[in-house]
Amino acid sequence: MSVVRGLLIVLSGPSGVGKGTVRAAVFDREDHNYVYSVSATTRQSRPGEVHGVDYHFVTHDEFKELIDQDALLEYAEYVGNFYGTPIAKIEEELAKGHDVFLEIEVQGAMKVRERMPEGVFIFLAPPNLGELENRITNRGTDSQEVIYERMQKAREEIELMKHYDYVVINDEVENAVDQINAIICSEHLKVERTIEKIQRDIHDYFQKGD
Ligand SMILES: Nc1nc2c(ncn2[C@@H]2O[C@H](COP(=O)(O)OP(=O)(O)O)[C@@H](O)[C@H]2O)c(=O)[nH]1
Ligand SMILES: Nc1ncnc2c1ncn2[C@@H]1O[C@H](COP(=O)(O)OP(=O)(O)O)[C@@H](O)[C@H]1O
Repeated sequence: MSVVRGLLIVLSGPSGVGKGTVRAAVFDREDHNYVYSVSATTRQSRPGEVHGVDYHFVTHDEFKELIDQDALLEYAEYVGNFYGTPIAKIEEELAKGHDVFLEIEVQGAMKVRERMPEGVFIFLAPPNLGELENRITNRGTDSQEVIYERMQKAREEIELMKHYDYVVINDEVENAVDQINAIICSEHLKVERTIEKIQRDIHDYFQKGD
């Protein structure tokens, strides 16, 4: 029997809302077949980040080469750095039946929607903007100037959340994880029901002809 293609799951949300934290908790749960799409970026690595695991940290020239080779599904500039999604691994993993998680900002997500509208687009929102600022500040990875820029960006991003299929509020990590798992489960059911319906239709059609 052929393998049912995996789901493309796109998770976006403002910097500091908790995308990385929630995604790690989603991946921590047992019995999943999720694969994380590691992006390429020109941003400097933060302490603790691992090349090839968190990001492929590349130079501007290397990033340009990826664009020229058409190796990116999408890319965007975000607060002075480039970020892009390598396409090859995504196709390979979806074909194996694995669900592929993209954690990308909104401009990139909208480009993915144009190219792969079958994706499941989830926006992770903060309970409020004051809490968002606290989270970025407490994470301790960004200067005051970068925090200011990221908060300005958050305003634009939240405006675009209406273009997503689902909005999940990250009040408590466990709640957000439960909601994301429920969304994925229901999207899988939708695909299975569609396949069953087509199979029934084929069956009925040929029975009639007998
Ligand atoms: N368009 C696009 N955005 C990405 C990609 N990888 C990461 N991002 C987004 O770029 C933004 C900045 O990422 P980062 O510097 O790691 O900051 P953080 O999200 O605050 O940890 C976040 O919204 C990421 O989700 C990518 O491949 N494409
Ligand atoms: N639900 C939550 N409640 C409180 N703090 C959170 C929650 N989710 C994430 N955080 C904290 O907020 C900060 C930013 O989270 P992170 O996962 O790095 O965000 P993002 O990947 O969206 O930039 C981290 O210090 C993280 O521990």
